[in-house]
Amino acid sequence: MELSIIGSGYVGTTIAACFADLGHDVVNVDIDDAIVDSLNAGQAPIHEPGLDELVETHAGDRLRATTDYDAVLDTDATFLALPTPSNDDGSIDLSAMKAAASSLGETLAQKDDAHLVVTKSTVVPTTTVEVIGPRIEEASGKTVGEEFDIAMNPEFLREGTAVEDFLSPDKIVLGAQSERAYEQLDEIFASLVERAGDPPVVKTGISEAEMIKYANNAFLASKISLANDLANICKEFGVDSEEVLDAIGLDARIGSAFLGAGLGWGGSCFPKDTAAIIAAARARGYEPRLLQAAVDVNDEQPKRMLELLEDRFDPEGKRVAVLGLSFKPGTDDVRNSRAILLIDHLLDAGADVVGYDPVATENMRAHFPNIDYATSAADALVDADAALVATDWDEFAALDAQFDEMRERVVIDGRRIVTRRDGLDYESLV
Ligand SMILES: NC(=O)c1ccc[n+]([C@@H]2O[C@H](COP(=O)([O-])OP(=O)(O)OC[C@H]3O[C@@H](n4cnc5c(N)ncnc54)[C@H](O)[C@@H]3O)[C@@H](O)[C@H]2O)c1
Ligand SMILES: O=c1ccn([C@@H]2O[C@H](COP(=O)(O)OP(=O)(O)O[C@H]3O[C@H](CO)[C@@H](O)[C@H](O)[C@H]3O)[C@@H](O)[C@H]2O)c(=O)[nH]1
Repeated sequence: MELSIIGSGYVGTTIAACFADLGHDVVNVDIDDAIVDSLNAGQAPIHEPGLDELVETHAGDRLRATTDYDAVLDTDATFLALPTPSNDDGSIDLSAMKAAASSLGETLAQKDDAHLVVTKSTVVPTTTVEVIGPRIEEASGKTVGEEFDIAMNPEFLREGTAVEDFLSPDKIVLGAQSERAYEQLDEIFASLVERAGDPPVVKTGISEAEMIKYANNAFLASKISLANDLANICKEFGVDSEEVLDAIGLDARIGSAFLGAGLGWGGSCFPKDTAAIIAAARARGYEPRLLQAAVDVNDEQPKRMLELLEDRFDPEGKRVAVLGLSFKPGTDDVRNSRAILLIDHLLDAGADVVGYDPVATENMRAHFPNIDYATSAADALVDADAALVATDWDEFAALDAQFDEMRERVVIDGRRIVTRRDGLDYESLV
């Protein structure tokens, strides 16, 4: 089929390249010239394993990019993969979605055939029906359910494994309100369902699809926070939290995934999505106490880590290495990285900070242009008084003699990744 994807960031680029690989003709529409040029030159604009190869293979053939919304006119369906960040109060900021819906509507005014518009972005329940659909109607002069249909297809991919997650999903959720829309979605997803070995396809309403996405993320974020709460209790008793969490993960009802205790969850999704659904629930008069507690536990973990450092010394004038800048291994994304909170606090305390990350240095430089950046973990440790390990990159597990180059050998491990050894003042956060 002919597909258009509006927004070409982590999700838009990944799904465009994957849909092209699955046999569709895909055009990405983005307002960012640099992203469009990069895609048309056959280069992925973001770092994701396997994405470069897909973009290189399909660019100029089944995959192209443009800043011109008119490209939508040659397609059967449009996915909206726009950012849905937080307002200051945590509620969802729909400005990019609204702008794109209006531009899409103006374009669709020129289309004679029916069209399907699918919300891919994470949006609070009722957004597609009450905000997106009406905007497109207003700008196009057309009517939902007649000249065009709306649908919602939440995305569950993780950064760092985006291509693999999209191509091998645990489930595909299709929210629609007409048979015609379900039929078109079936056609779009048929090649993925076949390649992925028949994963469950959940057909549901549009608002249910929107809520499934929040429920999924809220559950996973809360699971990590519960693991952190339990690990903090373990620490009070001198009990090894890893052994405890590994053991409870063996219970099939609990499962071992997302029990990794430590510095907590960051990234572009869990923080904003928990905040958005909490704000949306409050706006309807419900206080989500458990979810708020999960957020509170998460906010405390970086503070606990800094306390462990300050138990050793006042950071003022000390050189502190922050190892790992991305919000998790396998990505260059630093959005809501725990490292940002650590660095902010260290700078406020008057420390001299050196950061290191295998791929995220340039993105972190945009936040902190004035700290030092090392080109290797070994370099970051030279003459450092302390090292704070913020991300569980595999290479940190192999660090050993490199610690000997530190001035004071204080290592606070936020991810239980460094191998304990003699000669270090090592403490794990959990
Ligand atoms: N990043 C993830 O791992 C992930 C996973 C699942 C769902 N999501 C959800 O998907 C959505 C997109 O997330 P993302 O991480 O890909 O965002 P992103 O910020 O990486 O990319 C968004 C893109 O949209 C473009 N854009 C902004 N306004 C536009 C407009 N009016 N017209 C055309 N393009 C425009 C931007 O230039 C950018 O390239 C969000 O709702 C997010 O919550 C993200
Ligand atoms: O056991 C764990 C697992 C993860 N994390 C942290 O949790 C955050 C999120 O990790 P992960 O979920 O792997 O990455 P994301 O790319 O943010 O993916 C989440 O957010 C996406 C956007 O909504 C969803 O599509 C995915 O399903 C959901 O896993 C990171 O800071 C991790 O370090 C832990 O602390 N412990």
